[in-house]
Amino acid sequence: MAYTTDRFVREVRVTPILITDPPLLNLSGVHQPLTPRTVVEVETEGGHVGLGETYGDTEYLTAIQRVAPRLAGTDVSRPTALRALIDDVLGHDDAAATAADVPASGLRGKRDLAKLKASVFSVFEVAYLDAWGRHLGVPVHALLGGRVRDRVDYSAYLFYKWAGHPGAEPDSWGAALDPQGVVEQARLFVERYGFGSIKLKGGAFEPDQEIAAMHALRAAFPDMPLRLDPNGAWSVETGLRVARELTGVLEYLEDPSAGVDAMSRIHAETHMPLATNMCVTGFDEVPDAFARNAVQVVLSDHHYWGGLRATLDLAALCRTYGVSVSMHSNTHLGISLAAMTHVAAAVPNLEHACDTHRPWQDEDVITRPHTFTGGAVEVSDAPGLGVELDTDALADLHRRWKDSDVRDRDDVAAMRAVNPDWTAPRLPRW
Ligand SMILES: O=C([O-])[C@@H](O)[C@@H](O)[C@H](O)[C@@H](O)C(=O)[O-]
Ligand SMILES: [Mg+2]
Repeated sequence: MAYTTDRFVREVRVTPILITDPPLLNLSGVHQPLTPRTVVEVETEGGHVGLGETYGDTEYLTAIQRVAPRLAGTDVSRPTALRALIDDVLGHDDAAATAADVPASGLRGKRDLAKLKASVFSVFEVAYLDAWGRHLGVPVHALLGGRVRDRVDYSAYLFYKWAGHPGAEPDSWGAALDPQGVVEQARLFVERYGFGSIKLKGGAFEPDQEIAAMHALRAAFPDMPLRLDPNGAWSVETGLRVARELTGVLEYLEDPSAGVDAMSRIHAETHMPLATNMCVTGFDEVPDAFARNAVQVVLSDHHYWGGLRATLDLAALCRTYGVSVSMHSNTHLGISLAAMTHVAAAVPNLEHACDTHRPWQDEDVITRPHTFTGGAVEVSDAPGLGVELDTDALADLHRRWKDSDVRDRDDVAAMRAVNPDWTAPRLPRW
């Protein structure tokens, strides 16, 4: 093939945005009315633009903005080469802490420089693969080895929630503050999107209330796989009790307690399958957790595991050790959903419906937002990610970012606006 500079990066645009978010409750507090995301555009000399989307919090945005100017002249067909460049810009002290262990925002396990770099790499890797796929006229999943399924199943992701943000009109979901409200929300999810699995974000109420909610869901949806995720809110004793009470009700329990010791004890004593996006969130945490059988389902997430190819590596590792793999989600829009769907389509051993927050978002930055039919998103065979940027929407959401002083997700502060005494709960909370 003739040497060509078409694939070389001409310009990178990094755009912070604020998107609306409903009042979803979790262990830390409540989602804010506005939450940050970052959109990356990588334009090649050949005129193709690759897209990426990730966290918008200051820590991520600043790191992405530092790396972006260094990308001019790099080749979008060689995203792996970016790792060295990112090390150069952000430093080599991988173990250096970047934030408190389980921060208010995210609930995604330990934070160090290696993990921040994995996130920075990920957003650019997605944009490079999108641009490269557009050049070649092939979908991103083809660059990952090809799709093994035509549709990716997602699960309904229920949250306890208020009817609306304080002082604002109720949203179209209404309140869910007890088992009946949770069941009503599940019915809306199934009606609107056809989901065939259900996850409830727990850790917001006393364990007995959340156990009752799971029993109510089981009664209302006798055949659906169910999950509960309190983000490590419980002591081992509480985790053991909940696991026993929900045996036969849940397909898995997600992060009942924090840490490998607690998780391995709960599994050993109850045999309840345990999933995690907190105690195994990077490759360095895999050996100990697998050796001690602390997790039976790893929830991958390309945004922090280090991109789409790293997600495939993780899936291969899980396969080797007989551990299941599925997918974690944080608040996100359609560029992220496209990337999640392409990689999920290429993971042979994806054994559970993936998480997605997408139904909670009323806005998007792509021209044709995805639809869920029968709870699934169809895998696109269009070049790249198969989504087009809505430049007007991006400009509007960026203007909102400029006009606001919200720069980070802070569920604790959002709860404090209602309950001035609220502080981030210490684990275990119950
Ligand atoms: O959006 C939330 O409130 C979730 O709690 C999120 O931050 C978690 O990272 C996540 O969804 C989880 O599965 O733990
Ligand atoms: Mg979780």
